[in-house]
Amino acid sequence: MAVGRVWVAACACRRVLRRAFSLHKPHSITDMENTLQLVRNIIPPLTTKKHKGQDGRIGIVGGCQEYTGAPYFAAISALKVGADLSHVFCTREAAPVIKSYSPELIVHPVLDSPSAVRDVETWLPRLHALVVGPGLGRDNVLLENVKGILEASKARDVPIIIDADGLWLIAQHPALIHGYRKAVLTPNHGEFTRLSDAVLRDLVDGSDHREAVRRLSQALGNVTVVRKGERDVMSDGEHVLECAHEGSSRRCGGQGDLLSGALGVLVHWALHAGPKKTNGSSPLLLAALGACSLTRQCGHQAFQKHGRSTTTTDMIAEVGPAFRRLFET
Ligand SMILES: NC(=O)C1=CN([C@@H]2O[C@H](COP(=O)(O)OP(=O)(O)OC[C@H]3O[C@@H](n4cnc5c(N)ncnc54)[C@H](O)[C@@H]3O)[C@@H](O)[C@H]2O)[C@@H](O)CC1
Ligand SMILES: Nc1ncnc2c1ncn2[C@@H]1O[C@H](COP(=O)(O)OP(=O)(O)OP(=O)(O)O)[C@@H](O)[C@H]1O
Ligand SMILES: [Mg+2]
Repeated sequence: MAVGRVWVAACACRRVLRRAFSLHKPHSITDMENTLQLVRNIIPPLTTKKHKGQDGRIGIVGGCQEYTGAPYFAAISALKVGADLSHVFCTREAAPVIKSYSPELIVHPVLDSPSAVRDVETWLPRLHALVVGPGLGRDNVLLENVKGILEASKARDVPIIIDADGLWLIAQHPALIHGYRKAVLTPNHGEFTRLSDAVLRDLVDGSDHREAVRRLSQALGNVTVVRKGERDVMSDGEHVLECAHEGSSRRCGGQGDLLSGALGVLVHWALHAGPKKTNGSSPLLLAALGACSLTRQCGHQAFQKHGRSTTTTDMIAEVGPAFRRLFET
């Protein structure tokens, strides 16, 4: 009986997923199912043989006077997806606020310190991925420090996810990330337009999202770009994936922060899994597809329970069940 239920759930889920994902060039349904199977392949098994930290030590760079929610959402989402430790590097003022939201986060009040770059650099050897930008704000002192943190992270080959105000910085200084193949940018509509205006010389047909995303990725030296929206479109400049998995019609703030935190973990898992598990596909694209589908599934489940009052906190409560439904059935 239980086996039958599981089987039905798995089949239903596969049907949903078949509808929800498409590749740039015409590919068969089998290809799409294979792509999703690759996302499932990168998820590390839960065993008794591991030590704390092995499944992910993720850093979030963000959190300032105005914004404390965004880095919290990203950091707690990383933990809920399956990371073992989540660090937040924020300003001195923001730290006690973020700490008070959750005892599960490790919070470093360093981002506005004159020694910010050195302080974060000390932790870099212990981090598997860095998410830069949620709730960072646009203060010049902080942005200067983040420039140094990006350079130090690249020098150590740390995967970097750039979101929100981190993308504001990249639009001013695209060279900071140009050609770094372990970077993923996650712009929303406004952020995508700003980046395109900054780095593309020729106008792109705005209605062709796939081509626009591919072109932006190419112009940035093939960094992976994930354009969030009604459909999420992602590209490494060569391949284009699209995720239209059913989400919700609520557009409350913080959903992109959930996505960036989840992506931090999935990028680590995908890179760690190696080419055999990813079958030669881009690990960053697979991680992006996983994070987009998960965020949308969280929105869908939360909306079923809370309707119009759904907020990002309700979505975060759905990370566990959504993950199981998408990737473990
Ligand atoms: N609770 C919190 O602390 C939150 C803080 N946030 C932070 O707020 C800061 C600014 O982020 P924003 O996303 O507001 O960036 P922007 O300040 O660049 O957004 C500019 C404007 O674009 C608009 N916009 C966004 N998506 C659009 C779309 N699809 N079509 C048309 N207009 C659109 C927004 O409504 C906003 O008015 C970042 O640091 C971000 O991380 C957000 O992450 C939301 C939650
Ligand atoms: N019109 C839409 N319909 C369905 N899902 C959407 C729509 N717009 C965005 N999403 C989904 O919401 C999630 C967050 O995208 P969004 O564009 O809200 O990011 P954001 O503006 O950066 O969020 P944040 O408020 O955290 O900064 C993504 O998973 C995306 O797929
Ligand atoms: Mg955002």
